[in-house]
Amino acid sequence: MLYRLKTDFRLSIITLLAISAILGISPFAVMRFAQGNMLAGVVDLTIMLSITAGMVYAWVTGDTARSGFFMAVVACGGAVTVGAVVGEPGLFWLYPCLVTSFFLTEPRYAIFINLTAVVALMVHGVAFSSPVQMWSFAATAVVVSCCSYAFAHHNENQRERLEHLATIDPLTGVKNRRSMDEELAMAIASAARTGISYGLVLLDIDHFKKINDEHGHSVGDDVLTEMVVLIEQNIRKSDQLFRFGGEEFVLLMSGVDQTGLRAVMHNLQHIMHKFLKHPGGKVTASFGVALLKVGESPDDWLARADQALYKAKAGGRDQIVYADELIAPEPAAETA
Ligand SMILES: Nc1nc2c(ncn2[C@@H]2O[C@H](COP(=O)(O)OP(=O)(O)OP(=O)(O)O)[C@@H](O)[C@H]2O)c(=O)[nH]1
Repeated sequence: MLYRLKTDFRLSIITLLAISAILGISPFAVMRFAQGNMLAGVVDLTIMLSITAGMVYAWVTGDTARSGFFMAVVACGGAVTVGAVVGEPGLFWLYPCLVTSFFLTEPRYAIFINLTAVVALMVHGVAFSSPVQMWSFAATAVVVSCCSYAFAHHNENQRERLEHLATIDPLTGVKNRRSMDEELAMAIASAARTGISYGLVLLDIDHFKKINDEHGHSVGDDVLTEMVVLIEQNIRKSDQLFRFGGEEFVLLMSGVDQTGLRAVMHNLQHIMHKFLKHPGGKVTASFGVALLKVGESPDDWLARADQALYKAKAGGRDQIVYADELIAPEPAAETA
């Protein structure tokens, strides 16, 4: 639960808004029922229940886009209704709602919701004691909305930049191991749901240490980036390449069978033989290949590809080994 709050910003805002709304509105709801103002009490109760329902929906379905939009509408709509029912004190409720709209839903929706709420209150007019107060309210509501938009926009940009830094390998530009873990889990879920087959290739450059030692680290870096460009030019858009660590990469392919996988691997090896070079000569790589098995975990899948890669290295390098070929044949039945 804490992990979801930490990693999902919109879910945390939804939860914060719901808890604040319940804590902030419930004393007023009690007071209004106690004073016999049933309409205002029912409005408060409806807002609290709707916001709680929005939060529960977000937690259960993970669909924070829809519940965020719903909660922005409920919060601003609720504030307008309170303003219309109880008058001037209701105006104050709209300010926090104008701010949170930008964190709950997309900016274009938030602008529309905020503008509608402000105009609705002005048209209704009951909440204002004078035209000056009404226009002061309109001006301050616009200032608050503009500042909130700027802050939310800046915050979103920063979040996207951080997410990019956390998931991309800075040298080669491909996704890193952290992203790979998520994509493998998603591939397994998709295979179980749709029956699409997935192939995984563990690729390790041969004698890379020697390239670094003899020609320098920057030449080694160039080999890594050139290899990534070469591979990406020769795989499908739906295939994904990850840097597993050092000179080891993982290629995840969707919609491939044994025959297709062999054709792709043969082509990749051929392309690398032809085009991947360093100042001392050819650069080769070893490949361990495994098709996803039904019910397999990411770790088991990777482990099979790793065993195949180990065999490719042990067999002299510059080889492709398929995990299925590592399964020992059934011993022949003994004859009496
Ligand atoms: N230039 C460069 N070198 C790296 C990078 N990351 C890891 N390395 C180097 O990659 C080398 C990997 O060496 P080893 O694990 O011995 O593998 P190898 O020399 O390729 O040997 P085999 O895999 O057995 O063929 C190490 O020297 C690392 O320092 C990187 O980002 N850039």
